[in-house]
Amino acid sequence: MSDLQVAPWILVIPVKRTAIAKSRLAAAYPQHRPELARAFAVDTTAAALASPLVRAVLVVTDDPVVSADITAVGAYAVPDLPGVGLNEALEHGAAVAAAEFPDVGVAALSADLPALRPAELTAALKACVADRNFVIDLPGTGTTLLAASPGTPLDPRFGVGSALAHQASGAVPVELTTIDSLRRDVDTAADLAHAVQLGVGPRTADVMSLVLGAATGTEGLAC
Ligand SMILES: Nc1nc2c(ncn2[C@@H]2O[C@H](COP(=O)(O)OP(=O)(O)OP(=O)(O)O)[C@@H](O)[C@H]2O)c(=O)[nH]1
Ligand SMILES: C=C(OP(=O)(O)O)C(=O)O
Repeated sequence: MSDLQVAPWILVIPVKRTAIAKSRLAAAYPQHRPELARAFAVDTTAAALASPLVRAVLVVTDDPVVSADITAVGAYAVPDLPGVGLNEALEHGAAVAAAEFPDVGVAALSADLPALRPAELTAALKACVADRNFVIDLPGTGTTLLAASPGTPLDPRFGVGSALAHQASGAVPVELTTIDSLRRDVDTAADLAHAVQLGVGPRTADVMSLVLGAATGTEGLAC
């Protein structure tokens, strides 16, 4: 394969331990919240790996079950650094990615994108032509993707109000209007309902079937 055919992006996906992740889903999904968090991460990872512009996906997580699941779909797992938070996890993943795959861009992708379509991720990555670009989430205040060209530090500023923080740091927003599946991060039950409308990946769909079964008393039955 010539260099020109090598996919130009490594994606770094951070996944919090699912025992404590997605706390804003706890009220609506008390029994299935950890499984949902895990399913979102696996569906996001699988969709990312299906983009022809993605050379590899590196998941930063301390969750052994997530590590096993994402390794099974073809991603690499890297443990979190102890005692630090999301942006430090991303810096760590970006450093591992840059050391392992020199000369490719590194992009951080949120793990809570269960409706992600590979074609929409591909379109967004194609539009990442500045040194640093980012994709604003559907609520308009957060970030779902932050991409840095080869040799440019990722400088992640995820957290509350991250869209403004990324813009203030010089990153350029991707202005495409056709990438809702990449912008639909799931924090709340209403977000999840919208993701289901868009069409979620198979792992999330399976958990949603269990949720529905539990609600109607048919969990575990064949029909
Ligand atoms: N590796 C790692 N990932 C993290 C950490 N904190 C958050 N994340 C991930 O970063 C992404 C965005 O975080 P949030 O949307 O706030 O997810 P969350 O913290 O599980 O959700 P809430 O409990 O509702 O705030 C998700 O993919 C999380 O799994 C961390 O300390 N380490
Ligand atoms: C951490 C973030 O996610 P959320 O707003 O979904 O918590 C972010 O958008 O930077």
